[in-house]
Amino acid sequence: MSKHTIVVCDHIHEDGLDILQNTDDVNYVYAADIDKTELLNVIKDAEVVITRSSTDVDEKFLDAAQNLKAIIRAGVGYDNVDIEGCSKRGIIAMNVPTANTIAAVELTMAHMLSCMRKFPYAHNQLKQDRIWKREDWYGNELYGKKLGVIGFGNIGHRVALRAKSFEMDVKTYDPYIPSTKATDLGISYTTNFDDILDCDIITIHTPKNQETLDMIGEEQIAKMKDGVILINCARGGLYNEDALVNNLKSGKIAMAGIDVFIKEPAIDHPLLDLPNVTVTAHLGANTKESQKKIATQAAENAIESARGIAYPNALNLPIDESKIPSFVKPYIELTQKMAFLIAQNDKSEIRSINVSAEGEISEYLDSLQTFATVGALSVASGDEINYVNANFIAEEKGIELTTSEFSAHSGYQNKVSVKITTSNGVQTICGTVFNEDVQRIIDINNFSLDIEPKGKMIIMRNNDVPGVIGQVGSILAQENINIADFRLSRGKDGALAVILVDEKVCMNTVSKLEELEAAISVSYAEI
Ligand SMILES: NC(=O)C1=CN([C@@H]2O[C@H](COP(=O)(O)OP(=O)(O)OC[C@H]3O[C@@H](n4cnc5c(N)ncnc54)[C@H](O)[C@@H]3O)[C@@H](O)[C@H]2O)C=CC1
Ligand SMILES: O=C(O)CCC(=O)C(=O)O
Repeated sequence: MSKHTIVVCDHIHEDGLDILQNTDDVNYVYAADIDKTELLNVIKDAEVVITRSSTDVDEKFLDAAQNLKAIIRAGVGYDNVDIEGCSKRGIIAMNVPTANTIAAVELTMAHMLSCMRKFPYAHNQLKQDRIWKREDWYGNELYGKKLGVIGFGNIGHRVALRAKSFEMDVKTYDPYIPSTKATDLGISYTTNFDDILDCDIITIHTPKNQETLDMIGEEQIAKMKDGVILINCARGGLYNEDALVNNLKSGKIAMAGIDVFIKEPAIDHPLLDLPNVTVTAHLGANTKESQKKIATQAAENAIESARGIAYPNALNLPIDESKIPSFVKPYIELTQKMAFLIAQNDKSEIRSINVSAEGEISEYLDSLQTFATVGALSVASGDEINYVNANFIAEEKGIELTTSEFSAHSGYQNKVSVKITTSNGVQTICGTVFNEDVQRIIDINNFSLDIEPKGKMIIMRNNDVPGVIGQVGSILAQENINIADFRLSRGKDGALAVILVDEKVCMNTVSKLEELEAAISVSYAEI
C-alpha cells in the first residue's frame, strides 16, 4: 500500500498524533522538536504538513516542500502562511478555525482581570518576596467600565458576552458584520472607530492583515483616556509595539495585557521590562481542551486532504463548496470537461479562455472560469494544475481569462459556453445540465449536438458528401476499434461528427481519417 507522508512541524496534542500513527495509509513524521533549518530537509517528501504559529510557511518552506499538496494550520490565524505562495504552487491551505476559541476568550478575560488587579505583581510580592503589603495593591473593577471590542468574530463576541456578565458597558467596532449581530446580544455597535477609543479598556480580536497592522498607533492612543487599559490576545503588531511601549512608559496607558508579539519567541522584548504589563508567551490557544480538539481535527483533516477526499476550511479555494447550491456542481464539472475537450482538440498555444453563461448559473461565472482554466491547462500540464493555482499559472503564461453573460436567451434554463482562442484559431463548446445532474454538450463550434461529456471520442469536421460514414467505419474496423455511438450534426459549412469509441485511438488512426478526401479536421479526445 502506498502511504501518504504527513509531517507534524509543531507541538500538537497526543490525541492527534495517535490518529496519524494508527492510520494504515499514513507515514507520519514528527518534526516538532527539530531545528527549523533541518525541518526544510524533513518536509521534502511531505504531502501534507501540520503547523502552528511556531513554523513560518514562507517561500523557503514552500520551495523545500516539493511534494506538498496541503497545509493544515492547527489554529485560527494564518498570517504566518504565505497563502499566495501556496496557491501558485497548487497547495491547499486550511486552518482549524473554532477549536481554540474558548481558550483565547478565557485568556483575554484573564489578562483583563490581571491588569485590573495587577495580579502578577501582587502574586510575586507575596510569593517570591514574602512581603505582605495590602496597601500596595489597590486595583480597579471591571464592573461599570466601558469595554471596546475591536473585531466581533468567534473570539470577540464571546469576550463581549463574558464582559457583560461582569456588568461592563460593552461596545464593538467591526465593519464586516451586520450591526444586529452585536445589538441582538445587547452590545452597542459602532462604525465610528473613535467611539472605541473612548473606552476604559480596549481589546482587539481581528486577524492580522494589511488593514489591521498598526491599527492602534500613537495617533489613536493620543485620543484615548488617560489610564486606558489595552489587551491583545490576537496578533502582535495590531497595536503598534513602539507606541505601546512609549505610552506605557509615560503612563498614558495604565496597563497592557499582551499574549502576542510581532516577533516570537519574544524573550528580549522591551515590553517585558515594563512594570505595567502582564504577559504570556502566545498561550491563547493553550488549554488541554482546545489543543485536544485542534489536534484531532487537524489530524483528521490532514488524512482527508492527503487522500484527496476533502479540504475542510480551505483558505485558498476559488469556491467554497459547502456554500454553493447543488445545481451548480454539475455545471462546474461540465465546464472543466468542455475546456479539457477543446484543449485536446487543439493542442496549440492557448491565448485566451472565455466562459459565458445564461440563467441563474451566470452568478457563478468566476468559479466556472477557474474550472475551465483547470480543464484547458491540464491537457499540457497534467496534475500540476488544480483549482488553487490555475489562475496564477494562466496569468504567468499570459493567457487572458474573461467571462461574459449571454445577451440573448437560447431557451435553456441554464447554459454554459467555453471559448478558447489558440495560436491556431477559436473553438467553442456549449453545454447544459438536464434533470439536475445529466450533463450534456449541446454545441461544438456552432454544430448542434447532444452528447454526454464522457469517454473516448473522435471529433471530425468534414465536407457533407456521401460515403463519409462508411469510410470512417471501415478505417476504424481495420484498426479494430468498435464504434459505441455516432453523432452527426450538419451545418452550412459541412458536417461535424462525434464518434464515441470503445478503444483508445492512436495518432496513426487519426492520420488515416485525416487523409479521407472529405475530412477537414480530425482530433481525438478522452474525458
Ligand atoms: N493568542 C492566541 O493564541 C490566539 C489568537 N487568535 C487570533 O485572534 C484573532 C481573532 O480570531 P477569531 O475571533 O477566531 O477570528 P474571526 O475570523 O472569527 O473574527 C475576526 C473578526 O475580525 C473582524 N475584522 C476584520 N477586519 C477588521 C477590521 N479592520 N476592523 C474591525 N474588525 C475587523 C472580522 O469581521 C471578524 O468578525 C485572530 O487574529 C486569531 O489569529 C485566535 C486563537 C488563539
Ligand atoms: O496554537 C497556536 O499556534 C497559536 C494559536 C493562534 O494564535 C491561532 O490559532 O491563531
